[in-house]
Amino acid sequence: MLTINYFIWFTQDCLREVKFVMPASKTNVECAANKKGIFVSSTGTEQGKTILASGIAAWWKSVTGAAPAVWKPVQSGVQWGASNADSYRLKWGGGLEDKQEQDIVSLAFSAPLSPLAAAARENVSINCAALRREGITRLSQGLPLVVEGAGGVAVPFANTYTMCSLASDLELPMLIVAQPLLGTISHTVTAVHYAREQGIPDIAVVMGGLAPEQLEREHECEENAQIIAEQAQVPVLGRLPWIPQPVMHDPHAWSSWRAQWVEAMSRVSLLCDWLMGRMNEVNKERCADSSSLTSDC
Ligand SMILES: Nc1ncnc2c1ncn2[C@@H]1O[C@H](COP(=O)(O)OP(=O)(O)OP(=O)(O)O)[C@@H](O)[C@H]1O
Ligand SMILES: C[C@H](N)[C@@H](CCCCCC(=O)O)NC(=O)O
Ligand SMILES: [Mg+2]
Repeated sequence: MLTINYFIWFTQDCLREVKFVMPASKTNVECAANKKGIFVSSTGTEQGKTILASGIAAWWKSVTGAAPAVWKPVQSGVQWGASNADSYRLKWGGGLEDKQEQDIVSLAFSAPLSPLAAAARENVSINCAALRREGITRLSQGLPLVVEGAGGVAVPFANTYTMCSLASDLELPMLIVAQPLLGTISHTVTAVHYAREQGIPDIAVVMGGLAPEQLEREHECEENAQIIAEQAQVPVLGRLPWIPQPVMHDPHAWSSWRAQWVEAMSRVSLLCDWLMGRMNEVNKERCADSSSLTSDC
């Protein structure tokens, strides 16, 4: 317990910096050999990243027998332990009951803002070099890593360091959750182009779930998916199931959510195949040049 607490304190202390202090200078970081994982992002906030990231963890555990590692670098706008906190939903949705929320989320800020702005409200700035090092460390632990960003692809941790900067530095494939209905095409095509420009070559899109009252618009979602695939030249892997997560502290309700999610997600076969390829592969070539992992924000 002492070790765990020390680790949490150490991690959080390193990632926070007093405002106006420059981020840590260039340091050589060991490349994470055998790294594998994905970065779950989206076209904006509230698009279903936590649902998907936790659902991927539950699915992976059901398929392989072992949970993956799950990491949300920074969360904002919630309190530890609250049932709407991503740290709580990733823990229980992912079937990571043996983890503490602080093992999953490195930094938490109370303002419901981008990590950059939420940190500034608390007079700190986020040390991106430390964030990157922590990503490398987590990728080196031998488990596939599922990372959830905060908000959409271009949301900043720091002035010149966004969700895509971290995904690119960690050389992770990116899975973008897109809103399924009217308004999604421009946002999604733009997000894919931005992610490519930021140095992420392996990108896929998945359409967010349709709530029961939206199901009659299934065809519209399919058309949007086809148009996005054409316009952005990106694989669109299907549509997520709609399965609301429990809002109470009830392990049985969470276990039931995981079972329903896994059963439904297994039928989204393109998504499962894409994930299997990225979470299983041992990609040593990605480690050829570790210098890109160490540039400053
Ligand atoms: N597939 C789905 N099934 C059921 N509920 C969903 C689904 N997708 C989204 N929701 C609901 O929509 C809301 C937003 O989803 P979620 O919290 O996963 O978004 P997010 O992209 O992780 O947001 P943030 O940027 O805050 O991390 C939640 O209340 C969630 O329960
Ligand atoms: C407060 C939100 N829920 C979210 C941060 C969203 C930032 C969105 C910024 C923007 O696009 O304007 N926090 C989080 O994912 O922990
Ligand atoms: Mg989330």
